[in-house]
Amino acid sequence: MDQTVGVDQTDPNPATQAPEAVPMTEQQSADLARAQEAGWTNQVAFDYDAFQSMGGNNDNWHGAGQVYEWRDEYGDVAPRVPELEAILFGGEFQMRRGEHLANLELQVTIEGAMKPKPFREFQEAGLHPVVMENINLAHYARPTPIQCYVIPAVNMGLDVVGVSQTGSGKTAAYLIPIVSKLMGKARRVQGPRPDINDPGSMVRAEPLVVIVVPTRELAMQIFDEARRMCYRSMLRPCVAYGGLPMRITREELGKGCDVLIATPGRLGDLMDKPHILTMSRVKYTVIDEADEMLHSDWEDELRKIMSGGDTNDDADHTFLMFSATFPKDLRSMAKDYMRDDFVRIRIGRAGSTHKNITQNVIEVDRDRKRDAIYDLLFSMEPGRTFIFCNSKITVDLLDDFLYNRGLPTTSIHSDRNQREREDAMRAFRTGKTPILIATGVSARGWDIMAVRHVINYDLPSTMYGGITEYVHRIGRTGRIGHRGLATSFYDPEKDEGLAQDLVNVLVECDCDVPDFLSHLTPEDTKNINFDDNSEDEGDGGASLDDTNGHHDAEDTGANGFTNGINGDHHGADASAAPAAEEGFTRDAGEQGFTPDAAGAYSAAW
Ligand SMILES: Nc1ncnc2c1ncn2[C@@H]1O[C@H](COP(=O)(O)OP(=O)(O)OP(=O)(O)O)[C@@H](O)[C@H]1O
Repeated sequence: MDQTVGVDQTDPNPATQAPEAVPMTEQQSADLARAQEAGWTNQVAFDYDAFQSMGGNNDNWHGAGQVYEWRDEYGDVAPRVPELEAILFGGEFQMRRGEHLANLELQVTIEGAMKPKPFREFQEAGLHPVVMENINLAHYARPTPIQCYVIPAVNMGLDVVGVSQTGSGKTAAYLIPIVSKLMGKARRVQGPRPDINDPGSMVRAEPLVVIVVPTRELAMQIFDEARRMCYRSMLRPCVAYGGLPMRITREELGKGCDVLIATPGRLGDLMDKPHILTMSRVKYTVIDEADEMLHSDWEDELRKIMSGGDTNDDADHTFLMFSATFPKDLRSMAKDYMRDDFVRIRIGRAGSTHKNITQNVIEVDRDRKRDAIYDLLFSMEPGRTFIFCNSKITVDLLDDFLYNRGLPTTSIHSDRNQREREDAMRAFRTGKTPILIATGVSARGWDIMAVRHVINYDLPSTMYGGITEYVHRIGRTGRIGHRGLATSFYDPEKDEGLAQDLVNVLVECDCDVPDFLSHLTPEDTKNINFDDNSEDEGDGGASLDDTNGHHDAEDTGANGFTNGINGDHHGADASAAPAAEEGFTRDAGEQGFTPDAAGAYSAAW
């Protein structure tokens, strides 16, 4: 790829300094001038040869990121480390909540024999004081709705399936209570550490928590949240993902590991090396972006992680699964692995998005897309922009095209080596290259501050995940109370299959339906029939997903969790319902969670 235009000479990274600048054509100079006049930043040139040849320098690998290192002489209160604090809680890493939290969907559906008692403030949750301090450092003033329910559920020792919209704080929902519970007994349960008198010594990793995620970038991001929540504690987080040199993984694990975040492939490899890792002491297994894990040919690895190898099979092993969507396969996996009394917590309709994202759909023929996106990027104020394509080749071609027209782009997909992926992510996160072009899967779950605009250059057809994928993609903007914009190019020749689902989501979020799709607007816009892949739940699990959109009150509100639980050998039995419902209603009222007219529950921030 020719990316030598506009080299940023101040960049210290050898891989992002072009070898030799090729003279620009007149057209290129004019394009570059236009982009800069419009306010786009300087371009950063990526020299992929340099990327290929660079070895592993520990400082540059995200997986070797600094964590708080506990020392035995600390006693009960560990000192603060201002430099590390600045890295973990300041600047580029830390998103702050936005002004528009009230627009997030807050209807809550809880199912299970035992209902967690929700709380409204972190102070009420009985958290370890060090975790409370870390929450304050992270500026989490109040828990998000999913956190209000998941934290008490974990405190009760329940297995949990948590479904809530993109950018609603699911990661902290499980990390906070797990870390807090373990901190109380860290001195007793902490894994082995190297001998400080023998500088080269390494230990076998014996994690207490394993968090499995589908992509490398997501693993790094969750590692960052774990570094924050484990700050000033005895618990040492580590991350292991494909592409990170095994030497570095080995070194980091060898320093001791209590919380391990991993992609399934790398975790499977490590499980085959019992001198490096044992899963025999794991107390919490978390599967994040669980629906994507099921789609992605990882079934064997997942089964091995859940109950294979030397995985701790004891009853004290808690399983948690999270996603913004909750398809049928995932439900059956939950039933296979979770305890009978697992609790299902859903905020809003599974697979829904929210009103903080303005969604536009524009009809664009395939051969006009490149010009259309170029014009679109100039039609608004420059800002961090995520562009999604369906194939790697389209990502490469579009990156090339926009870069050569003077725009500060970078790109990511699964054929890039890890060095390239980490650098692209860092460049986008820091705003150095504010336009990132990606395939959908590679950007799953990314949480990046101030993403103003998501563009679906290609809409995800059914082959590429359909409406579920669409919801995940646009969820890269409008996170945690911020507003965002999503623009999708609709190709009339290819996207017809998605049209009805797309219109339903637009209507649900009060977004404009374009004229060319208006004939698909449902007659009863308050009662849209979402196809949520739930029809085969013969044993009644269908109540996990409402088939009536917002009107899940009819399914779940009247008695809390009606059809679906009876006779389900893993779920609560019918007799558990009244008691649980009663408790939940009372608790909910006490805590300020009030049933609406139909009996479903709403949580206010
Ligand atoms: N209580 C809180 N108050 C303010 N910000 C929070 C709170 N909890 C989490 N956050 C921030 O919200 C952002 C989104 O959180 P997170 O990535 O966990 O969302 P998510 O629900 O997992 O999204 P997705 O489904 O897209 O992966 C993060 O930047 C996180 O630091």
